[in-house]
Order: sequence, then structure tokens, then C-alpha cells
Amino acid sequence: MKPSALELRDVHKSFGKTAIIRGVSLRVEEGERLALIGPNGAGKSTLFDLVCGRARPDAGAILLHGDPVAGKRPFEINRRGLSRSFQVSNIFHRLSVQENLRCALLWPLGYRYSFWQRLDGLRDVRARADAVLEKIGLQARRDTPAGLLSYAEQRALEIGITIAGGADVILLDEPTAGMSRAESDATVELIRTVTVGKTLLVVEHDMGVAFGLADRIAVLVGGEIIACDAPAAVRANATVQEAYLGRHAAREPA
Ligand SMILES: Nc1ncnc2c1ncn2[C@@H]1O[C@H](COP(=O)(O)OP(=O)(O)OP(=O)(O)O)[C@@H](O)[C@H]1O
Repeated sequence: MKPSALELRDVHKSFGKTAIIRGVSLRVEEGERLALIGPNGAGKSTLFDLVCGRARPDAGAILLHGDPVAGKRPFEINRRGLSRSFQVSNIFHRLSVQENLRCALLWPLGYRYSFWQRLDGLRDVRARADAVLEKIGLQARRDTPAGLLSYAEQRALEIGITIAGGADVILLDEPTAGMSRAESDATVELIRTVTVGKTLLVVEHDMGVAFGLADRIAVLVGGEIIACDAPAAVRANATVQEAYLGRHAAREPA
């Protein structure tokens, strides 16, 4: 049987004496889009940190394409095909949009020991950066310092940086946070486009986005997955209604 793109088996994490992740098991299949939802403090970002190697689980296993990655360093996990975006923007504000993308591409394209080289001279990096620019719709802004982009454009650039290296498992942490409805709808379309053929795990507070984008929804409450199912089944789940959705009425996707 083909392994899942990403699998968590009975993962635990405590900070001091406080158990934050309490026995999470979860599978994300290849090409699937799974949204992780749950109240503030449920442990969603902590779970992302464990998956991408920023934190080490106390117990349990994390498998990427069937290979154990728990406790490996972020760059090792990235090299195996997993890339993650952050809630707080990760871009270099003084560099242009294209330079930001080129920086994100140096490592995946094998230039890690060549920082002395002029970025302009690396033709393969430039070509890949241009391709990503087109995908995220920022061609017209390629020479603009990233700090001068609108908030929504910065988030699009962030998504571009996340996918630039060609990872096939993408983790997005609240990609539409702080956006207007129109910006958020455009971002959902962007995410759909750039993740075609990839596996997506997304943390999202906007229920309209989560239910409209994902094939399945996992609900994390108090460090435990209380439901993981198709959007309609999760919306109808009485336990989820009581623990979470009752307070976050789901906007029907368009
Ligand atoms: N490094 C840390 N040290 C101690 N406690 C932490 C650490 N990181 C997170 N926590 C605690 O773990 C709990 C879960 O935090 P986490 O950020 O994972 O939740 P979340 O579901 O992502 O919340 P939000 O939706 O508000 O982003 C919180 O109580 C937080 O204070």
C-alpha cells in the first residue's frame, strides 16, 4: 500500500507540565487538501512546528511519504519535500519581490555554498523565480521592494516562497488571516492553483475558507483531534458543533 503523504501517529508534546498535543493521529493522503481548525490555543501551530521540525515531539511518530521525520531538523524535512508558511510574514522587506523568490530558491537548487555568487547571474534561479512570479500573479510587481506590497500581495509572495522550492507537501498557517472577503476569496483561488497535484495541510480560522477549500477537515480541541471527515460530515457533527463550530458559524462556501 502506498504510504500517506503525511502521517502522525499518537503524537504528544508538552511545554513544561502542560500537555499541548495529546495523542494526535492523522493521515493526509497524496494530493489531498486537509484543513486543521480549532479554537485559539488548541495546539494547531504547535502541531505544524512538530511536523516541520521546529519542535520535537515527546512521543509518537511523524512520517513523510512513509519515512520517519520526527526530531529531524527543518532543512532536512524541507529537503524531503515539505515546506511551510508562517502566520507572521517571512519575507525580506527591502528586497524586491523577485529577489525574495530567488533567495527562497538558492537552497533547493543547490547553491547553499555559493552565496558569494551574484543572484543576477544564476539563470536557473531566475527562470524558476519568474515561473513562480507568474503563478502567484505578481509579475507586474517583480522589481517592487516587498515591503511596499499590499498586505494581500505580501501573503501571496509568502505562498510563492513556500512553493518555490518544489515541495510536494505544503503547510500553510492561516493564509487568509486579516484579509477582506475579496482578498480572501482571491487567496483561496491562488492556493487552489499553486497546490494542484500537491498535498496541502492548512490551518485556517475562517470557516468559509476552510470548508470551501478542503477535501477533509480535522478539528483540534485541547490538543486532541475530535473529528476528521468530509466538510459536510464535520459541519453536522454534534460534538464539533458543541466544542467549536457552535461559536464559529460556518459560512457556506460559494
Ligand atoms: N514554546 C512554547 N512554550 C510554552 N508554551 C507554548 C509554546 N508554544 C505554544 N505554547 C502554548 O501552547 C498552546 C497552544 O498554542 P498554539 O499556538 O499551538 O495554538 P493554536 O491552536 O495555534 O492557537 P491560535 O489559533 O491562537 O494560533 C498555547 O497555550 C500556547 O501558549
